[in-house]
Amino acid sequence: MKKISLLGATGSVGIQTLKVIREHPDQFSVAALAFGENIQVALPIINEFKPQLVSVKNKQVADRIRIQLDDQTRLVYGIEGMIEVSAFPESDMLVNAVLGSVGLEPTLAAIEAGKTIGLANKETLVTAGHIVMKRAADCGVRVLPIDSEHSAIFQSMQGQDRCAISRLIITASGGSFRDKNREELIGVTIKDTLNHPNWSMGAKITVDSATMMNKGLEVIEAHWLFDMPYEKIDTVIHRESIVHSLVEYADHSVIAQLGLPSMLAPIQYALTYPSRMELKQTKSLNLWEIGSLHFQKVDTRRFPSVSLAYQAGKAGGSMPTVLNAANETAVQAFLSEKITFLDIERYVETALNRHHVIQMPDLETIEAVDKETRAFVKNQIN
Ligand SMILES: NC(=O)C1=CN([C@@H]2O[C@H](COP(=O)(O)OP(=O)(O)OC[C@H]3O[C@@H](n4cnc5c(N)ncnc54)[C@H](OP(=O)(O)O)[C@@H]3O)[C@@H](O)[C@H]2O)C=CC1
Ligand SMILES: CC(=O)[C@@H](O)[C@H](O)COP(=O)(O)O
Ligand SMILES: [Mn+2]
Repeated sequence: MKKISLLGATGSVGIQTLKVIREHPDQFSVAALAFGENIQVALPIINEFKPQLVSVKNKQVADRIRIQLDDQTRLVYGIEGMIEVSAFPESDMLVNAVLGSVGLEPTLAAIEAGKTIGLANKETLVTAGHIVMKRAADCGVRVLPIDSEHSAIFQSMQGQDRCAISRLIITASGGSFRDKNREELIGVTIKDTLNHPNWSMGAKITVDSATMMNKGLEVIEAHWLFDMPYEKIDTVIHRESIVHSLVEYADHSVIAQLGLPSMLAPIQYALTYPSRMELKQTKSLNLWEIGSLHFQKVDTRRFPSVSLAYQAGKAGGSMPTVLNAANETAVQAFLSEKITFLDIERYVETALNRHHVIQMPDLETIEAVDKETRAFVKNQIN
């Protein structure tokens, strides 16, 4: 029985993680979980999985939910609460499916407590990949990818000579507006932006898919997870989201992982690694039903966010922290109807242009840069 701590239990990845756990009650249980504010979704989850520890976003949410929990469930809140969930002594593994760079400190706490990490929360690696991966290596802790592309790459590396990898190729659906030119992006609505062609996900990542900042973040995520230079990471638009990513080797052989678009498989692979288990909730991939698969070069003039991410990644140091913090702030402002869709990348670019990179930033510096960037972008928006 593997006992799991789950951050972001009420979100898209969190709920799908619970589906996997529910399918294998003899293999997995939820020892501790954290969510933000969505009490309505959280209560049935708590009643079903009976975690010993629950963390919520803040004291206000804690005060609202306390009366509805039984004596067996300890309630904590805030970042300290998430850290307690992550390092919960009874847990064997942390699944980090919280949204945003708020996931950084809990990830570090889990690493220091020796927990295996299943990581969906890509913002953590973009913000401070050098710190997370070094601490994980120092503590002998595995960081297992849950993001579908990174799981595909990880699966395509199993049993292979890692030194012979010549390129990682990350696939991208192109997002909600992939068939629109830049002119046609003027005035697009939130509703249209959230209409992803292939995946049903949380709002923030769906906006990131539409700007293709998601792919930019994933390039940086791959750089840290697989210790790969940016020159050896490519992206390709693949409309069907069937080929989840590919690894090219020195002999130009390419190994890929395929499947119908579902997060259940990468989540389960992280939970069961290195074994595989049956997953009844997913369907077989019958390629004759798909018919054809399409691949297209990414036009970085159409999707400037991809270039911004490569530039920030290559500049290194504190620059990816700025990229992520500016993007999180701008996407939130877009979802709150304060800025337009096309403004998102403008605010990110402005924040990157004014920042003087700090090389090898420590955690304190990262947190200061993150905070300062958010304040700058908010100020610009207001
Ligand atoms: N959705 C997907 O298919 C994929 C997602 N990812 C990554 O996984 C992560 C989660 O994405 P997704 O599930 O879509 O996001 P959602 O918006 O659906 O869920 C976010 C979760 O985080 C919780 N949360 C947000 N802020 C806080 C906070 N301050 N304190 C505690 N909990 C908080 C939310 O709680 P509440 O709602 O209760 O407030 C919710 O449970 C992201 O990093 C994303 O990039 C990666 C690959 C695929
Ligand atoms: C499911 C998943 O991993 C998402 O990150 C997905 O890749 C988003 O789709 P895009 O390819 O449109 O960014
Ligand atoms: Mn992805």
